[in-house]
Parts: sequence; structure tokens; C-alpha cells
Amino acid sequence: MSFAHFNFTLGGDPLDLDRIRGVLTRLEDTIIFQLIERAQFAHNPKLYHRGELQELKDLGFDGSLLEWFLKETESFHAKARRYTSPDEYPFTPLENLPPPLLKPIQYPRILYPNKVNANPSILSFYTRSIVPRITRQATLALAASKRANGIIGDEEYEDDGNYGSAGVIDMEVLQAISKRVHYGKFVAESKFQDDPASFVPHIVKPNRDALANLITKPEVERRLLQRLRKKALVYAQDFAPDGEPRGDEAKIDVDGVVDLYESYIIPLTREVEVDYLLVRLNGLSKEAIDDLAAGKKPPRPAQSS
Ligand SMILES: C=C(O[C@@H]1C=C(C(=O)O)C=C[C@H]1O)C(=O)O
Repeated sequence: MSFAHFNFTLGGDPLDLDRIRGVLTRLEDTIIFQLIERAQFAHNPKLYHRGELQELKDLGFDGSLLEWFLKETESFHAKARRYTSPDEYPFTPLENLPPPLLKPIQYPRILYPNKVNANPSILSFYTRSIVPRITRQATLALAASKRANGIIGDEEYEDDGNYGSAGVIDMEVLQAISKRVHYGKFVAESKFQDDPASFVPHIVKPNRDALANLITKPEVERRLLQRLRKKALVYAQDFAPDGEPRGDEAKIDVDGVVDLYESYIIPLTREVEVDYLLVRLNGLSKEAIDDLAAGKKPPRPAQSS
């Protein structure tokens, strides 16, 4: 069972930048479609508040309902060896998850050993900024419906009780965003291997801004945001039974989708790239570092047959 979005065991160059960007592009579709699904439900803030539900307190669990969903789900995925794949990062601390039932797949070693993990930031911005924005239409419609039935005041808002449906979709979105952001490591390794001499001085003498300038490709980002807006506009259309677009209100806040990438996903991906590069020389001999500084390219990972 391989959870890898890019099948690392089928050969081909896993550090080919166009190939990696192809995975990032495919993840755009996953993220947009899951956000459309999440937008069908109200905000349901009870999913995200820690220490509120007595049922969880009775289990001795002090996280939010969503964090409990994640722990329970990721516990099964850990047994199914999901987190032995080089592109999968659980939101639950790995030490709190059970070991794999099956022996790990022997993936080729592609990334340099690192502990870079942006999932706490991803969980925070998703629950605090993204969910309230993309569920705004459903939340307002729910409040109007409640008022029409005589429910007014705090009881009007935000909660349609569909914690299970909304929580499962939240997990899908979070896992896709996490994979997308952490693919920054493959991007960084690819760029490093292509031109080590440019990166080594700013790793030996840590300089985040210099590394960020080296990895940032403004034209790639511009085209991505343009493509994303077009995709969200098309995917969010409603279609009549004969397939004709109905032309009514989009099923998702298109500006919200673009803002998710522009304000959160892309900046976090760049940070993951820089954090990864800052540990890229750890443990290497002075000779090895001098070779890299002189532009000698490191060996590509052994390709599986
Ligand atoms: C991911 C890359 O690195 C950076 C981050 C990008 C992103 O998160 O979309 C795009 C271009 C670069 O600024 C890349 O070069 O493809």
C-alpha cells in the first residue's frame, strides 16, 4: 500500500523539478475540490476549540474534536505504514502513533535527513483563517434559516451539527495542504543539487534571506495564482443536467482559494525550502562541503530498477 502521491518506487528522477511541479499542480485540484466540499457545511467552531467536549475529556484527550479525528485516523494510517513514505507528515506527533503493521517500503533515499515540519502552522491557519472564510455562505444561510424558525441570538450562528462530515473533509484538506507544503523539500533538494555552489555559502554562514532569494521564482508563482483562479472559477460552477453551466453563484469563495495560496501555502512552502536547506550540510565532512562549494554536484539517489 503506497500513500505516496508520487510513486517513489516506480523509477524516474524524483528530483526532476518539472515532475515535482506536476505533483504540486495536481494537488491544486485536490485542495480546491475538498474546499468546495467543506464550504457546503457551516463553520462549526466546536470542531476546533480545545477542552470543550466532555466526551473527549472523559477519554483523557485534551485536544479539539478535529485533533481527536486526526489522532484516530492517523493511528490507522500509521499502522498501514503511511508515514514511512517520504512525502507524508501526520498532524499527530509521530511518537503518539502506533508502529506500522507491515514492514516499511524501502524507498530510495531522496531527501537529506531533516525534521522540518510545518503542520502546526498549517493546522492553525486552516482552522483560524481558512475555514471561517470558505464556510461564510453556508453559515449565513444557516443563520437566516434558523431565524425563520424562531431561533435567534447565539444559537443562530455557525453550527449545523455536522461535525463528522465537516471534520472528515477538514482532514482531507489538511493532508493535501501538508503534502503540498512539504513537497518544498523535494523542490529545495532539486535546486540544491542543480547548483550547490550558490547555496553552500548561505548555509555555512546561515542567511535565510539569501536562501529565500535563491529559491523564489516569482514568475512560477504568478502563473500558479493565475491558473488557480481559473480552476476555482470553473470547478465552482454549477451545471445543469445537460452539462450547461448554470451561471449562478460560485460554490466557493474564489478569492479565498487564491488567498489561501498567496498568503499561506506559498509562503509556508518557501519557508520549508529554506528550513530544509539550512540543515542540508549537517554532518558532512569539510571536504564534502568544499566539493559542493566548488560546484561538484552530489550523487542523485539510486534509481530503483
Ligand atoms: C515550489 C517552488 O519554489 C517556490 C515556491 C513556489 C510555490 O510554493 O508555489 C513557487 C515558486 C517558488 O517561489 C518552485 O520553484 O516550484
